[in-house]
Amino acid sequence: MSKKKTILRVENFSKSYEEGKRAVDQLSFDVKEGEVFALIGRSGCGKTTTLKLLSGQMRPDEGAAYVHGERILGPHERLLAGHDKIALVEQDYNLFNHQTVADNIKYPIRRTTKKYQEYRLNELLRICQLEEYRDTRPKELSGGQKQRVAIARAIADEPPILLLDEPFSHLDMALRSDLRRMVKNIAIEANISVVFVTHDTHDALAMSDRIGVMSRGKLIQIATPEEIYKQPKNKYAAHFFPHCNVIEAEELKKLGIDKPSGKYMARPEWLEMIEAESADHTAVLRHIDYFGNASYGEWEVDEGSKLWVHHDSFATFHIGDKKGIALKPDVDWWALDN
Ligand SMILES: Nc1ncnc2c1ncn2[C@@H]1O[C@H](COP(=O)(O)OP(=O)(O)OP(=O)(O)O)[C@@H](O)[C@H]1O
Repeated sequence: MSKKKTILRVENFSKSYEEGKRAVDQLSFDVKEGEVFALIGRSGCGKTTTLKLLSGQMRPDEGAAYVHGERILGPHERLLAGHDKIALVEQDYNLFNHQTVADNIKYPIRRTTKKYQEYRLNELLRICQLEEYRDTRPKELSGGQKQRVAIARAIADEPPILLLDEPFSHLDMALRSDLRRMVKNIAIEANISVVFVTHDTHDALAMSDRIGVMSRGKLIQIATPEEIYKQPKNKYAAHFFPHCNVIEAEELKKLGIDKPSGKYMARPEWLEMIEAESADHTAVLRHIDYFGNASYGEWEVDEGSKLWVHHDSFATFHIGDKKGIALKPDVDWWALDN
């Protein structure tokens, strides 16, 4: 990824809707050609505003963004809001409901030759698995199908950058997985850079090359999915992944682990249950979250801290079970910034 050229550069983007309250606060990051970049953060942290600024629908109060070195103009600087090289798919898809899927997809390339339109349409119907819906109108489609039409239309005239706002939020798990694969393939096959915002960490982990974690308008960490998962910057970033153990050094001391003061994190699979007789600490199972392929148990240790532990699908633990608990060899509690 590092050898690829930067296509999008964002420098100190800031935007306020109200005096003194920045929705986006001095955001800087870059995106490489063909890269999938996720912006994650809690509701209201400024994700959609960032996409609107990037797409040229909104003007930043400060800072600027550049595509291949060319500044993205705000709506006041152009006849039509938006940017030729950037396509935005918003949460409500904005499809033409009275036109067929084919007409929707061909709209951005309507000024090209009929032959090219037909060729590109067929290619997009194939990539987005929409062949059988070519003559269907959007109102007869499911949410996932509409989403695929919106993406096909957005990439019809081959923009180098695709922005997606919460692309899979209305879809069930199986469809999400199909669409994630589709978007990733689009990025690889067509060398399109994808910037998408989500509050779903599974989407971010599964699809992106890098993730930017946003909090209150600021980017607090930009890293690969693996780094964000294993080495989150602080408690906020750590807790994006559920069943996370964050614990103060004083609490760790009670578990026999000596660390300088501060907060520490362990993912549930870094811990393991062992025979109580051979452990210094005993834990009682208080709660189970069952997921089929695995479960997460909340274990109360020595009548004190509660820790989440990953159990594989063959585990047969029951509420009230008493076991020993240990950190797996070769892993360590990760120090978080305060
Ligand atoms: N049109 C607006 N007028 C005033 N304030 C706004 C407007 N749009 C957004 N905001 C505020 O700006 C902040 C950032 O909003 P934004 O929609 O960018 O967040 P978000 O991270 O996309 O949220 P969500 O995940 O809920 O969509 C929020 O505090 C929101 O209330």
